[in-house]
Amino acid sequence: METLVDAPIKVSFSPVNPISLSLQPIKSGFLPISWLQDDHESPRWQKSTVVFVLGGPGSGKGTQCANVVEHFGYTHLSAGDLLRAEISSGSEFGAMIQSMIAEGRIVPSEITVKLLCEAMKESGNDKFLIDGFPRNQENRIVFENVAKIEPAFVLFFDCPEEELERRIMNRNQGREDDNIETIKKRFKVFVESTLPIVSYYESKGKLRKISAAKPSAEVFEAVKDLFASETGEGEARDHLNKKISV
Ligand SMILES: Nc1ncnc2c1ncn2[C@@H]1O[C@H](COP(=O)(O)OP(=O)(O)OP(=O)(O)O)[C@@H](O)[C@H]1O
Ligand SMILES: Nc1ccn([C@@H]2O[C@H](COP(=O)(O)O)[C@@H](O)[C@H]2O)c(=O)n1
Repeated sequence: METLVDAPIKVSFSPVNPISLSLQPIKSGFLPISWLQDDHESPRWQKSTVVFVLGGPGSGKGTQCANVVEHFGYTHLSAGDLLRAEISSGSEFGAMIQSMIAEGRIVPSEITVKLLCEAMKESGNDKFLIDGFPRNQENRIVFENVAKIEPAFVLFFDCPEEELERRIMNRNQGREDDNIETIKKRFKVFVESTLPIVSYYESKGKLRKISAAKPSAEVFEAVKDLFASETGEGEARDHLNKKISV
């Protein structure tokens, strides 16, 4: 069976009730690559520009992505939001995703990558901010193998843990994982699984680090300068052109 990664990476998780959730195929190994891939050769969405947006929980990824969407016309895809929407949709994977998010654990990559690729395909845009992804090496490898897209660059919001904790505890959006116990677990996963990804992209010369321990407007000044220099465009030019042509 053709699988998602060249070198096997064990997908390990313990669903609450694997039988009723029909999760045996994932538990025992990998889903077949055909579960994720299109029949078509390199469709339009696979020629898109992708920027991965990483940072600790509460570092302001979602806040800054919203600013970039407004000023530069990207489509913002939050992996966490897509997973939460999957729970709400009543999907067969919903209960398993919910229990993993409540524990601050990383959902099997096949699920997250499928949600991301579907959202890219449906959006009609050709430039994406992918927020909170890749969270670990498995996320990265499965995305590379399925989407066959390398990020243009990786934006990393750097912020001390005490500030992250303060922001999350004040967020008040009713998220089940915004409690001190789960926050500690999310920090651990971030250090153990996501920081190695940050180092990986740094070694490839793709990392763009921005200090996020400043007021939001100041952080966006740095983000805006970065996007202007990376894309070679002035603020909003591309976005405005798109609006005019509609
Ligand atoms: N620069 C900032 N200074 C102070 N508060 C901020 C700043 N940026 C964002 N916030 C606030 O911190 C909280 C977390 O921000 P946000 O949701 O954007 O972070 P995130 O990185 O997307 O979080 P998560 O990874 O948990 O989804 C929000 O309440 C937001 O309003
Ligand atoms: N690539 C990802 C992204 C997120 N998750 C799970 O969702 C939780 C919330 O993510 P946010 O980015 O919205 O903070 C996260 O703690 C993970 O449980 C994931 O599994 N894979």
